[in-house]
Amino acid sequence: MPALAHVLLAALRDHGAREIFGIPGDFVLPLFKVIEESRILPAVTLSHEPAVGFAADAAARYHGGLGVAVVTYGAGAFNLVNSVAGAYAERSPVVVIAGAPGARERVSGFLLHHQARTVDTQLAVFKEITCDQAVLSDPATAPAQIARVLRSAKEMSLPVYLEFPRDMVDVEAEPVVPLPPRRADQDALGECVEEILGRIARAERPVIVVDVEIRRYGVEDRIAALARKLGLPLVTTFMGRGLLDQADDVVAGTYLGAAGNPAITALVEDADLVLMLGVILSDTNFALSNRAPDPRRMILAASREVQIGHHVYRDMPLGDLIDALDDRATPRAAPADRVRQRSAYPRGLVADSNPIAPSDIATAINDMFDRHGRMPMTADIGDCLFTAMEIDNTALAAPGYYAGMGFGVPAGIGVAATGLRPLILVGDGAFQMTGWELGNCRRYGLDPIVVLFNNCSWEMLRVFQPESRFNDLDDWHYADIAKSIGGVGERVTTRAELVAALERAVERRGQFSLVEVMLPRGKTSDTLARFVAGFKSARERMAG
Ligand SMILES: Cc1ncc(Cc2c([C@H](C)O)sc(CCOP(=O)(O)OP(=O)(O)O)c2C)c(N)n1
Ligand SMILES: [Mg+2]
Repeated sequence: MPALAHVLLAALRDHGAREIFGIPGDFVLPLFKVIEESRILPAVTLSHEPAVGFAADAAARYHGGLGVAVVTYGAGAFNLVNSVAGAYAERSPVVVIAGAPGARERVSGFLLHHQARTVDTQLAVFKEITCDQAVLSDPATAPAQIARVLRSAKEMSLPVYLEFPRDMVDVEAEPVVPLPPRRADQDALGECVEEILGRIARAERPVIVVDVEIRRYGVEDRIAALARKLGLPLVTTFMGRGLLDQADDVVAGTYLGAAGNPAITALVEDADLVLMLGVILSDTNFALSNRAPDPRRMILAASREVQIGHHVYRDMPLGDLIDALDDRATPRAAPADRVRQRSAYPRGLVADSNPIAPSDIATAINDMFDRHGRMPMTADIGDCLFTAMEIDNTALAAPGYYAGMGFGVPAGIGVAATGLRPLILVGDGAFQMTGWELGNCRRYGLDPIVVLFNNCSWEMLRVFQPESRFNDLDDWHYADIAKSIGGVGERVTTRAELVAALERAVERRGQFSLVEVMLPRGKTSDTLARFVAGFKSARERMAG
């Protein structure tokens, strides 16, 4: 019989993991030895556990499998909490594998190093931010526990937690037998589909709104085909930006409420039926709606449930629902007056000696994509994410709902580890948190392109509270630092320099490229300016 560590690694691979991100410690040294020597999954070690979580999260978002984060007990695992919380909020299936004391240590009578309150405090904390957990302390039950927990991660598209006591690594165990996926009840599915198609047939201005779950469950192509068949316009949410990036004929744009393209906003807010597929009903997606979500005109298929009006169908996997809708839907032409809009994205930046504004970065990137092809993107929180709304609809992983800083660069490293070459958008404040992880690129031959919005400011906070001087950050000259951590940095202050530096970055391979864009404090992207105006008027309406 194989050792439990091999059983676990093989099960992770068989359930869709493609790589492991982690930082070892004495409670997981034996496991890391097996990871490195078995080569069942490639492993990427980073410098700080928050980055491990962000990288595993983003890798899962891009390859559609499971993200895996392996950390030591206590100090390592607690460092991981925020990025796993963000993965939970944004429905990303990260498998946390945390080391733990062995059986004899637990009853040694000593307080153990890395222990917080009790030996089980770590498990208690992760119960709050994962959908399933197991402690692998018994080789007889461990394979079944692993099968159950990994199926939960895939079915719920949420993080899970496996605690691996360090005395269990070499214990023999049976291989994991994957559990069959739980499908929808066919009668319930039929009834649900008939009700949805009936609502669509009676609607005069139906619209589809999609969000991140359609990628998590791998149904983007099937939804594009359904939208074409039903002749329905389709928009993404703010968080869902970059979805259906291969279906330009289907996606009208991104719904941003009062801050968005008025024609796209009207598509959603004037609709008499809003079919929401995989949507997270969050404030960042809908806070600027001029019209609150109304159950009477809304169908919400998310989290394995379908809510129609005020009733709910449970245990309804999104993939089953989409397949059944496609099977039973009869083709209908898009009404002439609702010929699909297509958002226009700014192009043709004049490469002159003018200073750079955030929206110029979007224009320069659109031009670069036209010349060299679109790149997968990651973005951090800050004006860089709002600027990303002005970049053509390319694949994007960003904390658009959880809104935790520090995601952008480690997420880009995670995406690069899957074999893609990402474009990373990050502000100076967020870069100060996790940007240094770029120093790990050389070891793994990764060469992402990083566009750093350096306004020497926590600008997103300044737009809401301009009087506070704590928003003034110092200028760290990030481009100068790039060389010492294995990359090439260029600091640009004019639009001509920006265009040239991006060209050099695209051509440069084998090293990360950091384009540090100097921006004035107080100047934001057009999209963020509209968001702030929308939030302020919404706040005045509520106060009034
Ligand atoms: C981990 C973490 N800490 C704090 C915040 C609050 C916060 C923002 C959100 C509102 O919560 S936006 C922002 C400033 C971002 O600065 P920078 O990266 O330079 O981007 P920009 O200058 O474009 O704003 C902070 C501190 C956060 N979202 N996440
Ligand atoms: Mg900033």
